[in-house]
Amino acid sequence: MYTTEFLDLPPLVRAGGRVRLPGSKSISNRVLLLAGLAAGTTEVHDLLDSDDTRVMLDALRLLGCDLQRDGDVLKVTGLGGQLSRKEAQLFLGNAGTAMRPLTAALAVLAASQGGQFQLSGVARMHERPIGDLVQALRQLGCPVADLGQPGFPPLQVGDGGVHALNTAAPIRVRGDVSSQFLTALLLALPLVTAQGPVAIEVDGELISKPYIDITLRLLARFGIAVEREGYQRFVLPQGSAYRTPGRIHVEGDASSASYFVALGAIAGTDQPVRIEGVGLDSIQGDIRFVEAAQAMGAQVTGGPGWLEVQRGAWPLKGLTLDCNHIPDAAMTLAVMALYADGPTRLNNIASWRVKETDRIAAMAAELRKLGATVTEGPDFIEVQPLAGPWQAASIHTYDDHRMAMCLSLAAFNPLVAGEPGVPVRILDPKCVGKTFPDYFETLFEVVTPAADQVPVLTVDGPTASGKGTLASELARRLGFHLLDSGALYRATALAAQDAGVSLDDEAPLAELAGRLALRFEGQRVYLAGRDITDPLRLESTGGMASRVSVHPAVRQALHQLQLSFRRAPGLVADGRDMGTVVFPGASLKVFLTASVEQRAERRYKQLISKGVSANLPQIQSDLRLRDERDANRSVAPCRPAEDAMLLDNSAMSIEDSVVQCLDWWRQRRPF
Ligand SMILES: Nc1ncnc2c1ncn2[C@@H]1O[C@H](COP(=O)(O)OP(=O)(O)OP(=O)(O)O)[C@@H](O)[C@H]1O
Ligand SMILES: Nc1ccn([C@H]2C[C@H](O)[C@@H](COP(=O)(O)O)O2)c(=O)n1
Repeated sequence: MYTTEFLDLPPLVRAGGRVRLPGSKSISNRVLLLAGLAAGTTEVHDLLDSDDTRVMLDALRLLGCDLQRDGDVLKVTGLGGQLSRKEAQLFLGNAGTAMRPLTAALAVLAASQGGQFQLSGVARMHERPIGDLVQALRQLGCPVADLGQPGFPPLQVGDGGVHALNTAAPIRVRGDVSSQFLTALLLALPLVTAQGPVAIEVDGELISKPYIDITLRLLARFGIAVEREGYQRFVLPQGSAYRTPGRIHVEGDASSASYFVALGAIAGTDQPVRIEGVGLDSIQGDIRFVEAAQAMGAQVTGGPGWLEVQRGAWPLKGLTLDCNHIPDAAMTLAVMALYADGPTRLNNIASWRVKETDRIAAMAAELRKLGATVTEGPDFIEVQPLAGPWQAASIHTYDDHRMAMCLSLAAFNPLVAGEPGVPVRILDPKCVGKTFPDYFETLFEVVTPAADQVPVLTVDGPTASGKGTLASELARRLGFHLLDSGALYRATALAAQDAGVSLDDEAPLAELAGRLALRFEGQRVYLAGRDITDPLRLESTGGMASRVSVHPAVRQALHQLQLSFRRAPGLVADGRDMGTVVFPGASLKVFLTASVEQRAERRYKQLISKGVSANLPQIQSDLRLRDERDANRSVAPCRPAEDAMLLDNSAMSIEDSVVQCLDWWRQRRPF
């Protein structure tokens, strides 16, 4: 997951390949709660691992459920409907799928068995309504106290005493604000059916009905057969008891699939975008996003557990759609609308206003930043296709995973505006951790950036100036890939040593360099399967690399390999000729220097701290020799590019150098 302050997406032109989706959030949290309430052990396969499931797991653990990981399987041993702890404080982040059902289940358990629980979340959770559910629970006779603003979390359920519950009369709940209130009651009320059946009646038009279908199906898997009259009246039969199905599989998230369906529809593809984990047989309502995407022009085929998408009509076709049945996935249509031939109007989406953020307002604001004309109303949004040039925009994500994932699709703008397109900056990309922590990594695996549009930042300079330290920190903060080009010359020198090739023998050295079997795995480096991490960093290896690197044929042989490191979202490259030869078009070139005394001192300390014996005067003279050779060789000498920023860090801390370079970087970006 990218935990950077922002993530810059280069303009993208094509997509194709295979994507494996993480588990569905809605199914995961329902299954966890049901397994936690049931007796016995449930093996949960392919559970989503994300912020929202983590808070549910933490809550179940606090309540006394036993949770054991066994590879990809989670084994949940439930409470069997009996509280094992009578008091707990639960923090539920911004997970509506945890807050609402846990409120209902704990209210019912606390009232009938004596208990007291506090449920809270992040600030936004305390702005998301829960009053209709609270009212329904109070009708039943459950004590529920507002700990903040009435009608919103935080709440306290139960007061420690045992209360007789009024299960004879139907429980009335509003259905037109969030279907999660009804889901919460359906999941909780089997706990109080000992004396007779319990009925729930819905006031107003129920929204997001497909989510109720998921709830009913999962209840059935756990042995609860709900009787119902349409979506107005539901009856939990007398003596309902959760029975673990033993083993349950969580299918891929259909809402998450929408980004890749859209990707296939928008991007020109050599091969389709294949989505695995969810298919046309999905039990999730958001699978019907496929129909909306088809109506806009996508070509979609699919089967059980898979979908394949390619571009059909282009530009996409604008449409007007009632989105009540696909409230989450419908957000993706709002971004697809930018690529359409006419306006797109999404109706009946009032629930967007009470989600992770006010999604109607947020979507309108961010699409406008890209240059779109957007009209919004209490329960609709209308987006005009972009007429003028796209604007490079810094997208605010409002701590809303779907805002980040949807708006990433705006990076395909070269397809509309002609070459070369503009980048899109996603602020706080880690918000995708709510449902799809590896979303951006997955996206980068299947997209192709526009030619020469992946940004590069180069850091060149003499030995021990701190290039490697600076470059790796810059890469970390920007979420970019890192090329330590010196390591390639060092590895060539080690390969030559292994093969008994002289460091002066250009042709066989170039031959070795051209077929280096190098593998980088985190901090470790392997050459032909051998771990060379430690020998690679030896001073003697640096000296050999310096000799190897004077040969033009060796440099040529390593050129293509260095270029291959330039992958989305960007690259920080450190070496001697990154800005002058390998990436002459880099957006920012830094030439880092420090006095030879400082550099020798730093290298000395570096070696001593690693337990390697070192001699300061010797290091200084070796550095001078290396500087001399690297700066005066005939090809690609170590010199600043004409447009490089010079940074003498002799008297600067590492952090000061990083801040200075990030400042220069920001000035070069179009945001
Ligand atoms: N600005 C700085 N102030 C103090 N120490 C620094 C600074 N920058 C780097 N160092 C230290 O100097 C040592 C050498 O840095 P580093 O290995 O990054 O240099 P380099 O230029 O990549 O070297 P080489 O060319 O040999 O690969 C490290 O121990 C690092 O922590
Ligand atoms: N782009 C590069 C990178 C490195 N070299 C040579 C010259 C250096 O002395 C040697 C080792 O580099 P280091 O790991 O110390 O950065 O490799 C080069 O010529 N061009």
